[in-house]
Amino acid sequence: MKILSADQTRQADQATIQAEGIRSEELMERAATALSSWLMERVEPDEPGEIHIFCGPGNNGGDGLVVARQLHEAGYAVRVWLLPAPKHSPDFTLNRQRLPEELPCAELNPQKLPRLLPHTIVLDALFGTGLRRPLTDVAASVVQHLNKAQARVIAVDVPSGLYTDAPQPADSVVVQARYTISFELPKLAFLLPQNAPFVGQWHVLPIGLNEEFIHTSLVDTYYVDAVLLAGRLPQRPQFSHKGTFGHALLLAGSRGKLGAAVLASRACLHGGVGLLTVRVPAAGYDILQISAPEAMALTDPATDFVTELPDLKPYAAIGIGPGIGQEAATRDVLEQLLREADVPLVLDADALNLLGANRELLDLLPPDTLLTPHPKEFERLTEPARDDYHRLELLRNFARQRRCYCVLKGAYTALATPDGTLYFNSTGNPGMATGGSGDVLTGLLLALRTDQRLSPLDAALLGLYAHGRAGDLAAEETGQAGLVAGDIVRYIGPALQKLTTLPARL
Ligand SMILES: NC(=O)C1=CN([C@@H]2O[C@H](COP(=O)(O)OP(=O)(O)OC[C@H]3O[C@@H](n4cnc5c(N)ncnc54)[C@H](OP(=O)(O)O)[C@@H]3O)[C@@H](O)[C@H]2O)[C@H](O)CC1
Ligand SMILES: [K+]
Repeated sequence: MKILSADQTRQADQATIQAEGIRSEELMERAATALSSWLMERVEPDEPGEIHIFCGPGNNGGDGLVVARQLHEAGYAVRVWLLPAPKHSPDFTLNRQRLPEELPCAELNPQKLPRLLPHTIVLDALFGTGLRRPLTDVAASVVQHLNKAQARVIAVDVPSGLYTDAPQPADSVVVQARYTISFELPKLAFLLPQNAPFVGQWHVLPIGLNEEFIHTSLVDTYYVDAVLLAGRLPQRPQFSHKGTFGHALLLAGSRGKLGAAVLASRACLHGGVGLLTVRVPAAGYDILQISAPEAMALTDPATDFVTELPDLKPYAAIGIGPGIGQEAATRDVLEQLLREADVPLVLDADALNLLGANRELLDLLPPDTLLTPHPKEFERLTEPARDDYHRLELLRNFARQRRCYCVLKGAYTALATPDGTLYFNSTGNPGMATGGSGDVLTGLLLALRTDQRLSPLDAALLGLYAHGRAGDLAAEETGQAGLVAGDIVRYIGPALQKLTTLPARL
């Protein structure tokens, strides 16, 4: 899915109205109907208490008014509160007139705001994508009142007070919604950790915005779902052999961290690599041979950490980092690898920390190298970020400047490409915030980078998505708390299988 800016969202609205020859109020009716249905599927009409709908002066408020009318007609007890405002949008005014007389509706009085019990359902339709400045005066008081009441707040389109695609001044007043129900496409703001307290759980309801407009809109940010990945993972040819999918080299592990080498190796094998050789310190020989018998162990002369780079000729791609430590000799191995490798590289964990501590090595990064830092590791490669938007800017700049693919791991893991495009992954769950999860990702990405049929972009997108999907499938079995990295490995196969393109029907 594309992520549109607030401006593009407004244009999509207009394009839909024009292309379908409908009036804007009809599109509003469509959006509100989708939201009313969502609500009616979750709330019974006889649930005690009224549903309080807070409406602002624009079309977000208009959506709220239509939902109020529709819920009322369906037998729900509804009460509407209007924010005092100097002007209203035409569709707000029209739908204000369409409210049935018996439906309670009053203007909010800042001196006497409505009493809301903790479980009251509140629809926040104060402001949506038309917000232009931080909330002040009555609007700010109302939002603070809603937040204090601990009501069950459902935000219409966007939590009021939140900018959809830009940072806002610190201490801005923003609705803390339990759910945010948005239209057609997700908003950038939903994907950033700093906005989680406002957005809550978000859902996007399709409202039939003009596909042609969305298709031709130029964006530099995407939300990666199964549709975006369709056709990117080809089926294995009938006459394939282990050479078809390439031979990977993984440099990983040091004393006390050989588990990282094992997890990355097993993930690489389950990721479909043809052959895997793992460079581990001598202390890792038995561990690796027993835990990942399908891999070949190529032990380093040193016992506890990797000190020598093996001959690189046999390998189609090389991964380095999981548990490898930051010894000076290992740093030299990394430098030599960056100088000599002419195949795709995947860099993770201590390889990134070594880069951060020896920034001169960054100049050696071969083009299209894939790096997989978490925010702390990324900060070591760049600089501390002021906020999540700034971090994304640093990420885009880093990928552009270094001509690399850089992942930023998190709840919606982001991938930046050498042309500065951002892709947010949609799979995964909080259970995956567990030791070794990153090592599994590295192994899987290495397998996909070894597969010569895949472009660097497709390998990265497929790897991130399948890793999250494997975590989701594993969590169905283990629960999120019980999930360990090894469980993710077991589900890599099923996750990839789902992504594999089916052959065209005759
Ligand atoms: N795009 C879609 O798919 C659809 C969206 N719909 C809904 O429409 C809103 C966007 O509606 P819009 O009227 O553009 O904007 P808002 O309702 O968010 O607010 C605009 C009014 O609010 C005033 N404003 C803006 N910022 C503030 C503020 N900080 N304090 C007070 N007032 C503010 C603004 O006044 P200006 O002076 O700035 O002009 C406007 O009066 C979208 O979110 C959806 O909910 C459609 O219904 C259907 C499809
Ligand atoms: K809202």
